[in-house]
Amino acid sequence: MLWLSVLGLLVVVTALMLRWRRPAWYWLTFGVTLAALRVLFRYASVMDACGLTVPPTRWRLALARATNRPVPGPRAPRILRLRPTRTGLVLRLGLRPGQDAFDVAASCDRLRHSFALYGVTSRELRSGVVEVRMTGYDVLKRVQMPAKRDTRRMRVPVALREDGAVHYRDYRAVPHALTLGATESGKSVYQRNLVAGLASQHVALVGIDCKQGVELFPLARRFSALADNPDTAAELLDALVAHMQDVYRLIRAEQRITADVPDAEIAADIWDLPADLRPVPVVVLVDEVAELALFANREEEKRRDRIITALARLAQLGRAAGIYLEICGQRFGSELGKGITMLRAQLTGRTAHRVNDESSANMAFGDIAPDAVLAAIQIPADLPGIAITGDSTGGWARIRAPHTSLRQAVNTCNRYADLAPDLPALVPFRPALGSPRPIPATPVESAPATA
Ligand SMILES: Nc1ncnc2c1ncn2[C@@H]1O[C@H](COP(=O)(O)OP(=O)(O)OP(=O)(O)O)[C@@H](O)[C@H]1O
Repeated sequence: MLWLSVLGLLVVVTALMLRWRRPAWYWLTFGVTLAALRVLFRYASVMDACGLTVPPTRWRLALARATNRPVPGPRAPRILRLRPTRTGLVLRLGLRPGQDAFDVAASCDRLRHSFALYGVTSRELRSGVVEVRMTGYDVLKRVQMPAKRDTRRMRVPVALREDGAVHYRDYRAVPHALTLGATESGKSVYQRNLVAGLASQHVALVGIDCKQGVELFPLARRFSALADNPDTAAELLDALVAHMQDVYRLIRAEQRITADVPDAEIAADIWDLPADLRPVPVVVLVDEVAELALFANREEEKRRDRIITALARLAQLGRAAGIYLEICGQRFGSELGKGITMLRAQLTGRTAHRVNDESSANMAFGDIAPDAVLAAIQIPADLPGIAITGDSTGGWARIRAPHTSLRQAVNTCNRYADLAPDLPALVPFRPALGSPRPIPATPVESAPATA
């Protein structure tokens, strides 16, 4: 008996310790079973308390009266499925006549604390069927991406959503994206995850990093072209526009051939071309975009206009040619001059890390998902990497990328270095891969000053 009590105590202490220190392990060992039982046992009363029930139908009442049975109570949505996941539970509900998905969405917060879970979100799968995703703990506190992920071409699992689902950057669905955030908010780590995710795919990576290349140049082995200053960036972007025109010519030539073949597929973009003809897709990563838009004299102003025009052309026409833009910066608004708002309108994938003010959040979401503006300005400063992501459908989610160090990203890029394709138009911008500079014998701070 004593042994049993000691064992019971040990289990309780272990569970409490895990819950405190390792919530993900707690969930997998104890949490998932306890939460599933709690949801099933409390389901009817919680739904009733949350106003998610409908009165019994007239024929049920009549049947109860006719057969002298007790009067049936209010009816909650039917549980179609309860599925445990790595981070929570997924409940699929069949709505009763008179209920709608909005009622469930409006009750998410009440469901969350009634079932004692960390977070609850819902979405309508089809008419009358709602999926309620519940998380057992704060999955964004320490992001662990699931080992099993959907790795389709041009679709990168880049972060985790707060409902435990993987957030993908899907270039074919949303070709161009803008990532904003104050300094130290986590933009570079997010971009690193993208590069590491794309590194193993058949894709050309092109980088423009006007922070003297400190973010992207260490990853140079996997890049097909890089620029670390606005002058080179202007030339590189012109070369990309020329590449885009070549791809359009190729599509046009293929269309001429297939037009005369009855029932043949007519190519409208590179993905419709036969695999042996298809040009490699290109992802253009621009870090600190404001550096490309600022100018101090007339010469720089001309260069700036050239850069913004090339970016706008790539954003407008690049998708069909398989050129995708990934633009990153602290702010991206009209104060950066003409052409910026037009360019921003083309960048429909939006992600905002912590921002300093409401106007920066508005730059990210004001025109596509106004609800997300408030969420973006509420990101706490002590959680770098937390971001709000939205797209032109108006939907948004809180996400966080896993903490990938520069070392890990460099290792990934080096591993896949031989996958970096050579695009003829971009050869002059191929990064030179010299041997690493030897470490100076005298530390820089203590080196004697030279006259
Ligand atoms: N997803 C994350 N999880 C945990 N820590 C993160 C995450 N993203 C960023 N950090 C931490 O936050 C700090 C700032 O990150 P990062 O360099 O990506 O910010 P940034 O927005 O690019 O800043 P800057 O604009 O100054 O370059 C880093 O120390 C990094 O370790």
